[in-house]
Amino acid sequence: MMKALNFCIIKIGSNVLTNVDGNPDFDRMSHLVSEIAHLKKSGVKIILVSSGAVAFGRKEITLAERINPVTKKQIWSSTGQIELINTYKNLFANHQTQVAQILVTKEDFRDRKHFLNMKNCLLGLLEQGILPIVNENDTVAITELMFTDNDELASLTAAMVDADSLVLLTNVNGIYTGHPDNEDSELLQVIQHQDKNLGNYITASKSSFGRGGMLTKLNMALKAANLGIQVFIANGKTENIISQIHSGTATCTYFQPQKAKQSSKKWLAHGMNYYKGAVKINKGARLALTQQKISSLLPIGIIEITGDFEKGDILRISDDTDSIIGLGRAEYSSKVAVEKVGLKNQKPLIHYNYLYIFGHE
Ligand SMILES: Nc1ncnc2c1ncn2[C@@H]1O[C@H](COP(=O)(O)OP(=O)(O)O)[C@@H](O)[C@H]1O
Ligand SMILES: N[C@@H](CCC(=O)OP(=O)(O)O)C(=O)O
Repeated sequence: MMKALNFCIIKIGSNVLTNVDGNPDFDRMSHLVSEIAHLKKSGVKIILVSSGAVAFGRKEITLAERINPVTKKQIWSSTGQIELINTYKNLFANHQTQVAQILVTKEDFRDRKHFLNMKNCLLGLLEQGILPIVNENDTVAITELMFTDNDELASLTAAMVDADSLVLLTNVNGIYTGHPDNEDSELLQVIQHQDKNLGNYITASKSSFGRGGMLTKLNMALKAANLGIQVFIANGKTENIISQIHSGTATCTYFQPQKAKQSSKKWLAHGMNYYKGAVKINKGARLALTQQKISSLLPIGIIEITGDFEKGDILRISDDTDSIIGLGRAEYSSKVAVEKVGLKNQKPLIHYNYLYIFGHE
């Protein structure tokens, strides 16, 4: 059942930080800051993932309708992020808490070096007692470089640093059996991993700044819970919501975690959108990788290699019928790998410790 928070990622959605008129809700922000600072002082390790840059920028700068939406987002996020982080800095300073700003793109999770640099930075900040505040770098994260939304970023960050808890704060109490405004809708309080078709409850509506909506929250929560991370979707507008979550008394949707996965596999589990290269394997290799006994992927079982990758990058694995069967981490670069395709007595391209076969997690 629910455990107290120990190492957690807290994600705050734009709609929590704004009023219904779209203007920043500084009182709410100040309340949440005080709760987070208090929790941190009690010894809980916290990384904050905060949206709000676009919302903060939009209230300062009015842009003509005709301006392209991407340019608008770039202008509002780049100006708004300054105000967002400054507000956090000042509010946390009232609680003698120092903050750091980390702006990331999807590429930072795709590239093993970026990934490790980011992880080291976050862990280094935590060790110094500094609170990292993460947001997407909206100025350069356009279309294919974009996360679905900050719920995805928060879930990826939780897996990256091996957090035990993920808290997604939004403007409703959690996931309901229908639209929350509908009187017949009921709050789903506990979600077990085997619960299927939950997505059917969710309507496409989202807040005026929200990007992925409740469906991404659900998918990201299920993914994190599958990796062994407990997840709470809760209402950031509720007084003392964070301490209620910590003490197990919050009204929210709780996702029961599965057995924790090895941390290298956590990184891979999120890799479907982040792979750098692809390997096609033959029938024999497929059999070896999908049986109960663990095996590494050797070049002799490889039919084809595509993409340009370095040692440490994520590879997608498919079989001879083009079915995607899993993901793995490259032990050497594509340049070296293509020369070894089909050869005997070669070092594995993917070591079993860094192999993630779907359905065998
Ligand atoms: N079944 C559902 N349960 C809860 N919320 C839902 C459901 N279906 C749609 N929603 C909508 O999802 C919204 C939250 O998503 P979003 O606006 O993206 O949040 P955030 O900005 O916090 O990331 C809620 O305000 C609610 O209107
Ligand atoms: N990076 C954007 C937020 C994008 C986003 O995911 O928003 P939300 O759905 O409100 O968490 C910003 O700071 O405005």
